[in-house]
Amino acid sequence: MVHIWNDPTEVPEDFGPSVVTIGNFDGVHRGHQQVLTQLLRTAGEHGARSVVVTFDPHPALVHRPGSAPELLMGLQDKLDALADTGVDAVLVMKYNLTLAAMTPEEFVVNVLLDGLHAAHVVVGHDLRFGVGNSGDVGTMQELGKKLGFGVHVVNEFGAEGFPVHDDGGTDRRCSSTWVREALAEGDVETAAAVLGRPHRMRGEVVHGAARGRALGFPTANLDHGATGYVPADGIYAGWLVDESGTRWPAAISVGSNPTFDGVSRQVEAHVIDRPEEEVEDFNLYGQTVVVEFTSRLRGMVAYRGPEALVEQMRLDVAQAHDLLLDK
Ligand SMILES: Cc1cc2nc3c(=O)[nH]c(=O)nc-3n(C[C@H](O)[C@H](O)[C@H](O)COP(=O)(O)O)c2cc1C
Ligand SMILES: Nc1ncnc2c1ncn2[C@@H]1O[C@H](COP(=O)(O)OP(=O)(O)O)[C@@H](O)[C@H]1O
Repeated sequence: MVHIWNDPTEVPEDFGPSVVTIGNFDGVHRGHQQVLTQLLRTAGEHGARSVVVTFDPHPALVHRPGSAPELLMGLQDKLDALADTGVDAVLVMKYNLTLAAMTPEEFVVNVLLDGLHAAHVVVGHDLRFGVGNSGDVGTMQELGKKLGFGVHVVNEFGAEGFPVHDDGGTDRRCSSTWVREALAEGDVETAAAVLGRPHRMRGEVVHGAARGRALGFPTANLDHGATGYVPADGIYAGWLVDESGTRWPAAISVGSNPTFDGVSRQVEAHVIDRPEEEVEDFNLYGQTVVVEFTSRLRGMVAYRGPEALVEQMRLDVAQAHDLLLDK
């Protein structure tokens, strides 16, 4: 089991020696995964423990609250994705102006050495850390020499062989920005290729306009505090994972439901292939669920009325079924 700490004081005295990496890891995409693989390799070579130091909230939200990018994932999904890589521990540092004011050396001494007993540090080539982002890979290497720890730098990870953008480029480096751009276009397939897994949102199932059942397509609506980047408006095939961990195939709708003059943007998932007579027994309200986006089906359309919408929804569900279940 992975250890999750929220402060260096929670790290047991006898923990270590460790190999540590630092970063925001928004998305835990394939580039991040390269760094994490190296972290585990270095830890294995030295019989040391592997630790990820990450920050919450995301530094951009503290420094540029008005213009920070929408995050790809909430903290829970980040911790899950980090745990999936097999690291021994994650230290989630509370990010605030006090932490931001630490010099690179203070950060290394207080957090990595005194807190985590780091013997090695594994970092991406574009590392920036310490007050005003003043530290980089060179700074880390100098501190390593001075204070006696090893530094391993991981190079860019491209996406050769991946299905990518229509500009034909196949060598774009994996990045959170790329995933955001793909999702903003509804291209959840490219997002999944860069992430190494489907994009997901997580939220509580709340009451919607109570129209779904009447239409014959009840939907679990995510609350407005749901985490995870909201992909472009449209209809998707994917999965709903309930609180018990059961994965249900789903047709997912993102948008303001213009057929009904809706105004607020909803993310809602209709679990497909459920027997109609069991609708009353299938209750997701109040549960915190995950919605995974695997394929885009079409854009959001303002239909003239519910009949035309229902006709299209039947086709969407059949298409989702074929994509998700007919292998
Ligand atoms: C597969 C699927 C496709 C949908 N497509 C559209 C659409 O094209 N246009 C639209 O206005 N609403 C669309 N919706 C959203 C419905 O309008 C919405 O689910 C319905 O009004 C029920 O809303 P409620 O959950 O708030 O009761 C779609 C929903 C699903 C599940
Ligand atoms: N196949 C299904 N997919 C999604 N939710 C379902 C399904 N069957 C029953 N439900 C339940 O019905 C609720 C949705 O009913 P609906 O009439 O769409 O109301 P609301 O407007 O509150 O979304 C869901 O939150 C869930 O508890």
